[in-house]
Amino acid sequence: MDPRARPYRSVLYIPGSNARALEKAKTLPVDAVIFDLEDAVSADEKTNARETLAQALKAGGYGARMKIVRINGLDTPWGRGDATAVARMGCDAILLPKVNAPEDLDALAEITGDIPLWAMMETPRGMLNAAAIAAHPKLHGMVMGTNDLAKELQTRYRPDRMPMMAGLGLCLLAAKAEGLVIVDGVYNAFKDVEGLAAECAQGRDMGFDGKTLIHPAQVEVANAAFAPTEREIDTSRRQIAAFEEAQAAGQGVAVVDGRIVENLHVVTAREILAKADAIAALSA
Ligand SMILES: CC(C)(COP(=O)(O)OP(=O)(O)OC[C@H]1O[C@@H](n2cnc3c(N)ncnc32)[C@H](O)[C@@H]1OP(=O)(O)O)[C@@H](O)C(=O)NCCC(=O)NCCSC(=O)C[C@H](O)C(=O)O
Ligand SMILES: [Mg+2]
Repeated sequence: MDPRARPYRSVLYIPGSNARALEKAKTLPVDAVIFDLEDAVSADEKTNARETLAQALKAGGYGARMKIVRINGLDTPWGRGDATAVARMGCDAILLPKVNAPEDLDALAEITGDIPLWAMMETPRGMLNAAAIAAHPKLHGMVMGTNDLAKELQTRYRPDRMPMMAGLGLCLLAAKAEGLVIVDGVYNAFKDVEGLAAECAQGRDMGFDGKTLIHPAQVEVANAAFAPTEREIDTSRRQIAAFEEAQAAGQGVAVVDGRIVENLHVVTAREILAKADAIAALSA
């Protein structure tokens, strides 16, 4: 199945150690959850978090939300134990942090078998190897780790994210070339709704499928930003109808709202309508 067939507007991190947040997620309108065993969990809590998460996933209740578990890196004291345990937890995918090269995914797949893999893209080497990482046969999705990337690049925070653009662009190109899902990085100031909305709009314009989030207050903004707008839906319908009419008349081009519509625009229009349908099905 095409990994992009489902929506990924809102992808919420939940610390695997936080039982209350694990429960809360079942009530939130998020498209996907990243159950985190890495950065959101302190070293002292790592082993307990694995057990808390196993219990939560066993109990279920996450409905149609995509269940992704972020493990610790395989070069840490917890990574291999996480991979072995998570492979038995019934999640939908395993997310490996700080992927530098496709061999990192090979090493994980040796432990986890056929479970779909996702990669955190957050190191300079990972950016440079993005195309090779995206081509890994087990990889279904990429998640931008903009905090780690900023740290490694020694950038300053800027609302326009100019220092990030080369990395974001390389990963987007790599993901799109291989038909993978790609989700944008987190917006740290979780009470700043306007700033989040601006960054979501930028990510949507660039072609990201959605945004990773750290707090429930961010969900609504991301869901709105990454869903097709009413206007896009209306235009798509009219483009498809006009193009079909033009074709029936033996023409290869139609005009809608003063713009040409060719077959390639119809492909985009159909994708927009399919995404709107998939979102409607999730909330039904
Ligand atoms: C940032 C937080 C520590 C704030 O938590 P808290 O003080 O509990 O917030 P609130 O009191 O406002 O919470 C209100 C209710 O919402 C629940 N909650 C909070 N956060 C989450 C969440 N992430 N998922 C589900 N539910 C959540 C609270 O439990 C309250 O519930 P209730 O009382 O029942 O109403 C906290 O938000 C937090 O820990 N966020 C996640 C942080 C995290 O995961 N960080 C790691 C991922 S980011 C990263 O690593 C990016 C990447 O690697 C990179 O390099 O960029
Ligand atoms: Mg990170």
